Amino acid sequence: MLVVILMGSKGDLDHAKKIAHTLEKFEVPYVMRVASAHKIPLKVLEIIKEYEEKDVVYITIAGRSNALSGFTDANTTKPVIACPPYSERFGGVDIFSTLRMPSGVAPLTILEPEEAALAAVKILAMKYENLKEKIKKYHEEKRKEIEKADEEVRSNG
Ligand SMILES: Nc1cncn1[C@@H]1O[C@H](COP(=O)(O)O)[C@@H](O)[C@H]1O
Repeated sequence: MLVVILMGSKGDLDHAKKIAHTLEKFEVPYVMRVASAHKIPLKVLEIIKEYEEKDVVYITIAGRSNALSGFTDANTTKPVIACPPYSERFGGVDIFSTLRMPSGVAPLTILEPEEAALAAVKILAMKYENLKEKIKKYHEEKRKEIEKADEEVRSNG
């Protein structure tokens, strides 16, 4: 199994690292790659070919005009999760290039890096049973965080 974190520019690396951090918590192997669908599309195709025989989930990161997620999805049988970097410029309109896709093109969109990684782990857990226990543990930790917050807020009230 492998998660391919594919980013459009090295400038997306900080966002990619947040995804990688969560994958590390689940001990899911990942690789980070850079290729722009606008500027070097043949390289994107080469990268896809490299992983086609593996159990791969792609997480694509492209800012501004996101062609990468749709382009990747249209050229692989593997699931693609689009996780574009945050941008408030121009009223946040960049996001629409991730949300609107042509017919027959279906990358999923998850905006937060931690949750994009979690979704990839869940997809892989369909085949890799050991990940199920890790997901349950993760959920339990989240519940405990809320219980702790409730205790703290209540005692301070
Ligand atoms: N959409 C796109 C196509 N090629 C690069 N990008 C994205 O545009 C932003 C700026 O890229 P660059 O560093 O190449 O100017 C980055 O978020 C990158 O993913």
